[in-house]
Amino acid sequence: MHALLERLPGLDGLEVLPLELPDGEAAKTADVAVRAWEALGAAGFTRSDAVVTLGGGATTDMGGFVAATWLRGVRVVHVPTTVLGMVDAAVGGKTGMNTGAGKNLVGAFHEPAGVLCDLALLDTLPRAELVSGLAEVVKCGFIADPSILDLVEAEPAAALDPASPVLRELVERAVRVKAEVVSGDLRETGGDGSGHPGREALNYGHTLAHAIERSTGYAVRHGEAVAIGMVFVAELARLAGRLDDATAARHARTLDLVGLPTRWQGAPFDELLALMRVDKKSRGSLLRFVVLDALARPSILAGPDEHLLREAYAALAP
Ligand SMILES: NC(=O)c1ccc[n+]([C@@H]2O[C@H](COP(=O)([O-])OP(=O)(O)OC[C@H]3O[C@@H](n4cnc5c(N)ncnc54)[C@H](O)[C@@H]3O)[C@@H](O)[C@H]2O)c1
Ligand SMILES: O=C(O)C(=O)C[C@@H](O)[C@H](O)[C@H](O)COP(=O)(O)O
Ligand SMILES: [Zn+2]
Repeated sequence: MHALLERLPGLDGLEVLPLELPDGEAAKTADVAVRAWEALGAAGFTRSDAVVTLGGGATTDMGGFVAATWLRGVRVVHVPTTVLGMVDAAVGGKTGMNTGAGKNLVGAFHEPAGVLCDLALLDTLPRAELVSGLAEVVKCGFIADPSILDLVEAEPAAALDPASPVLRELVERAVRVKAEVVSGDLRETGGDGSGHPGREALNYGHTLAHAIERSTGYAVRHGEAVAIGMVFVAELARLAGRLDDATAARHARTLDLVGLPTRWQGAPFDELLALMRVDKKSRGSLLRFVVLDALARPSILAGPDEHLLREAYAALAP
């Protein structure tokens, strides 16, 4: 990775301070943030310097958080090396880390000065990580751009091939969805009164997903958990009379095509319910879910009956 960092355009003649983070979610802890701050302090890192992150979403989240907090904010440029990082984590300025209570509970909004997306970096990415990243792409299809779903359904193998124009188009379309949603509601303060939930729409499937990740000690990849979470919330919306049967069923069908998990019964529902209560969309004891009223029409379902939640969870059984 160091060699790659030194080859980045524009770094010639600049002093580079390499800082390695632990792999995956292990990067997103308070201890790692402290270590990074101490390293910046020792190197005399000032406001004319910039953080460059090089890695997947865990790296861009933590690197972005360190940049957001060091000297109350220095510039950050993200160079994502996973599909998930390219289409989601590096874009839009959410940064953060986990605590004992749950996923991403500490963080800051800190827009990157730039994002450099080079699909050639995906050549070494393990297939399971490519698959995981596609969950956020499919999410963008359901909440905003259904042509993403058509593309994935027509050519699922090409959707997983970094050399294919299909994956390139999917990445471009997903980034466009994210950038458009974020530019309307950078700090997730809410929709524009039209019923669209604003930035919260990007959290589609994430309420259960984050609970699953936490309950397994992050053994389930983020994208895998989001896939399960989307199937759950589609069924919840169907049971609540908000979403038609065909669109609800399309979730598992499309996600299955690219090898994402759509079934789950890994933890008792009561444990997941407790974990879902710390979700950032909650207001007091009121649980709030992003649901679809129709394809590409996201909205909020607040305080659904617990029996609906249990029924939707039971429907995930293998
Ligand atoms: N800030 C946001 O808006 C946002 C959005 C979505 C997800 N996220 C966060 O992103 C994280 C998930 O990101 P991820 O899926 O990229 O996981 P990750 O960062 O854990 O990377 C997955 C694995 O791929 C390896 N890897 C990365 N690039 C590689 C490459 N080019 N070749 C070979 N191996 C490579 C990593 O070392 C790691 O083992 C989660 O913590 C999630 O919460 C944040
Ligand atoms: O950018 C957003 O907003 C998102 O919700 C994108 C999600 O895919 C991403 O996983 C995000 O980190 C989740 O945010 P959180 O606020 O629920 O921690
Ligand atoms: Zn996500």
